[in-house]
Amino acid sequence: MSLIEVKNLSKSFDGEDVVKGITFELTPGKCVALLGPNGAGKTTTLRMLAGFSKPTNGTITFDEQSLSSDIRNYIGYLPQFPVFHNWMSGKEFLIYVGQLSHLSKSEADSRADELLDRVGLTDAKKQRIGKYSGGMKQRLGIAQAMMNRPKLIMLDEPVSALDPIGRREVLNLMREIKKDATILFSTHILNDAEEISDELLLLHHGELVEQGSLDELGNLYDSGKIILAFQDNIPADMEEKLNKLSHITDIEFKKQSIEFISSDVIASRAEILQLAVQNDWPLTKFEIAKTTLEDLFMKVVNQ
Ligand SMILES: Nc1ncnc2c1ncn2[C@@H]1O[C@H](COP(=O)(O)OP(=O)(O)OP(=O)(O)O)[C@@H](O)[C@H]1O
Repeated sequence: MSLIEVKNLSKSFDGEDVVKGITFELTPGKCVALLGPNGAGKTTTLRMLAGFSKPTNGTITFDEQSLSSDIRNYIGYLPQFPVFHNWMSGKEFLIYVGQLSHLSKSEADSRADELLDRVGLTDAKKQRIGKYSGGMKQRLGIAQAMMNRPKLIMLDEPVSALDPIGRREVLNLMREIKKDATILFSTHILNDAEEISDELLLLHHGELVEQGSLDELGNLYDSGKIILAFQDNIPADMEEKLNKLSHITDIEFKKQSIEFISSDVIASRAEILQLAVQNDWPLTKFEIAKTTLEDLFMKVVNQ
């Protein structure tokens, strides 16, 4: 069963379509990356799902009910540019957010302590937010999004603006919280999506151009790239020999390796390994490269 079902969702601003009829489902317990270049429509999509922006068209169904103000209580949202009250302490801020979501003072107090512990801010809970690092602020933002025990947590570019330490802190935290909530997060950073997500939604010019797990999409967009590496210099007759083989294109010579694309990886593997034995090539590696997210993204975006 899906947690959220989105059908033909569209948004126009001043007659310009920025999200163009996208359809997808999120299954519970998954961490899903909404991936796309700047301006693809990621923030607009998340804002519609969080109930902050009215769709021009389409439907959003959450746990089989249409999105209404009640259902919004099951969704936690961290905007791309969260606004914190810098004069408050981390704990005061969470209590304030809890009370806005109609928790009693004592419920908000105990939930704040629980979450501060969860996001690793217990020691800093009495410090003013103004003194927090970027990573600490984002972790507080994630705690804020979790105050009302949401089933779905949406994070808009949660790590894009952070330094490597902050980025690591937040990715580790996301890995931790995906154990008990579904996460949908937007990013234009391929490594982050590759590292942490179970599934990808690829958005480009407002259209959902691909969706699935990295493995599924990798197979779909398999590049057929083969990499050969050599102990010393590349043998002098390599180029001539490779050029004689069918299926092979885009040969690229590097210092001690060669990369090329084969339209029939299995046939090329047999031919190349045979040549290697016959000619005593000093091969140290024969690799059929997996499609990386970067390869996939470039292919989809340049289609
Ligand atoms: N309130 C608005 N009024 C008019 N145009 C808007 C509005 N919000 C977004 N847009 C436009 O919609 C398009 C998609 O913007 P959106 O912020 O959703 O993209 P994004 O994928 O989140 O990009 P980024 O990675 O830069 O945040 C952009 O061209 C943007 O200028």
